[in-house]
Amino acid sequence: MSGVLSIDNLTVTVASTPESGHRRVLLDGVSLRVGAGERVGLIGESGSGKSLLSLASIGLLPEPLDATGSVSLGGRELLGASERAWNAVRGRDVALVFQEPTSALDPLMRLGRQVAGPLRRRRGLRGAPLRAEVRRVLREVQLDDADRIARSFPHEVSGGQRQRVAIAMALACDPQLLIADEPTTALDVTVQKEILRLIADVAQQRGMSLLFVSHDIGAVASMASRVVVLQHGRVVESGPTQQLIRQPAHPYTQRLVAGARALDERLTIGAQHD
Ligand SMILES: Nc1ncnc2c1ncn2[C@@H]1O[C@H](COP(=O)(O)OP(=O)(O)OP(=O)(O)O)[C@@H](O)[C@H]1O
Repeated sequence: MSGVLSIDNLTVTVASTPESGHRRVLLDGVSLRVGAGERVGLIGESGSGKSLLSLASIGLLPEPLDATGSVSLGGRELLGASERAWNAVRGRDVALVFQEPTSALDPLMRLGRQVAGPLRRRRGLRGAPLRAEVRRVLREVQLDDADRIARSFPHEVSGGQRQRVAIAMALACDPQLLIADEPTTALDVTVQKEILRLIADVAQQRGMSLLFVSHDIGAVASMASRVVVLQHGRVVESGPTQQLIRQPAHPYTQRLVAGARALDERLTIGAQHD
């Protein structure tokens, strides 16, 4: 089965220095599959290569990096494909939500126009049907005050509302797969929970596949039915979420789980003393 996203033996390297000829390995033979409607979590500490894997999955690896192996979406091989080939699949086969919503938004453009952009370009909507669809996608991400949000500039709404708009833009062309790369790191804890809930609900309602990328094993456990663990650019373990949390096999996963349990215990004890 090829899956919605199939990554096989992906290796990404970068020249250590222009003169030496030596190359640093950033991703080392990584394989990962996301099936139709499946929710997969990708976990690893900072620098383990999570963002590179997200970027490779949407054709946005920066220039100086060299990639070998295979990245295929809906059965089409895309590693090393032209910008034109990637443009044909971005938004529809795969869409990405980043950590920092401001990076996805133009600070000088009203939010409604930004959401309208992909709907106009990709779905050819114009006039009243376009405006109605902008309102519908803003409501789908639970922005009830859709008309006010559409008229606002990014700095006129809250961080959580900005991330909801970025999610609305990612959803606008009805992607098969949403990659959410640390989508809540920049937000307050209560808003984080709401955004996670929103992403999970939307994925469920649409039957959309999800690759949820995080350094937080608790967040991954709440979002994904299967988890892939990355360390130093390598997959060290993968399996069903519950099994991986109950019986982590690799020492790195054991440390992650033990760390999350210790934190949970401290919080529980803290709460008892309140
Ligand atoms: N353009 C680049 N040129 C050289 N090295 C890079 C480049 N982008 C990333 N790296 C290196 O690749 C490794 C993996 O980076 P990546 O951003 O994927 O990690 P990450 O797991 O997403 O970390 P974080 O959670 O902090 O975002 C790091 O050592 C990083 O320094």
